[in-house]
Amino acid sequence: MSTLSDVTVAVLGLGAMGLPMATNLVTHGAAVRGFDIAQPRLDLAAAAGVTGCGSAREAATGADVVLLAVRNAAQLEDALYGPDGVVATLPAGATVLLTSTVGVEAVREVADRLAASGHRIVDAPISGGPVRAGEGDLLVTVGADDDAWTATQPVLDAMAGTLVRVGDKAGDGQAMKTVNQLLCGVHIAAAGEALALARALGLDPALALQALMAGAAASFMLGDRGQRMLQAYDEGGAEVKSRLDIFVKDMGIVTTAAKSVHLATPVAAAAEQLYLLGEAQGKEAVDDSAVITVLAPSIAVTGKEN
Ligand SMILES: NC(=O)c1ccc[n+]([C@@H]2O[C@H](COP(=O)([O-])OP(=O)(O)OC[C@H]3O[C@@H](n4cnc5c(N)ncnc54)[C@H](O)[C@@H]3O)[C@@H](O)[C@H]2O)c1
Repeated sequence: MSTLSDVTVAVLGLGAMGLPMATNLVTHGAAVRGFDIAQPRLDLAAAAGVTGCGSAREAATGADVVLLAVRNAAQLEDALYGPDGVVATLPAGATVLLTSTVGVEAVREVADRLAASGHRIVDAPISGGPVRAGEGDLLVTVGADDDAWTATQPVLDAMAGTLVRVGDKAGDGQAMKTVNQLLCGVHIAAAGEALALARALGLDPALALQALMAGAAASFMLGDRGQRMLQAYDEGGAEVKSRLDIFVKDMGIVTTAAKSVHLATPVAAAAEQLYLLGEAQGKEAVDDSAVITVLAPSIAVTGKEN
């Protein structure tokens, strides 16, 4: 397998990340077959040139690589081993390319089961958000043995602006992503606090954001989520680019991993509480920029679910 045009990719999960990743692979010349349990996501994928399928197993038929972009470990279990789970019909030698963030232990467990059924796995969590996913400009941190790495390299190259093989086994990519998410989760929470404070002090939040982005306080998350937090003030919420409960999941992965090695992560733990509060307020499916509304409840969020 040398070029992307030789590869058939099944994408399971056409959500905020899966859809732009699938679209980007089509643009790069891959044959892409997609499935999502939500029909509206399948319709969007078909409009983007992805061959829509009626089931996960149908999508995976004849695929060299099965790219999973489901949200969490429960969805991963369902996609691989549920009633329509693909492993039962996947030819031996096919490779599962897991882009979801599920944590080290969950991936190691799946890797053992896939090895027993004769399948390869590439642990390849992603970072960068939906826009960069559509541009093939993600950070992809990979844990994979040589065979699995080689089998998926054309796909990984098309997905990534930066591709880092951090280790040779499944779980290594998730360990790196856990560290990445500690920073992302804290940075979003800090951006929410800062912009809520700016407004409470009587500053124009848009002007404050512009000023902050020009100085030492700037971060990717302040720029990206900051704009969407302003929409919380002005428009009652932003389009969902990353559901709030994704950071409930991810900060849970971070703090659990830290506990397992007896490391205190007080800043991450504080940020985790903010996402948990948002979830408790019924904001689990709105954009994570809504954390600002947890801190400043006077801001109404109507919620725009994908
Ligand atoms: N959104 C982001 O900015 C972002 C960035 C980096 C990484 N991630 C990670 O990428 C993964 C996907 O995130 P997302 O934001 O796209 O989530 P999402 O909830 O938008 O998408 C998940 C999709 O999977 C579908 N699905 C669930 N079970 C399925 C099954 N059995 N078969 C087929 N489809 C199924 C859902 O209907 C949904 O459309 C998560 O693990 C997340 O942590 C997200």
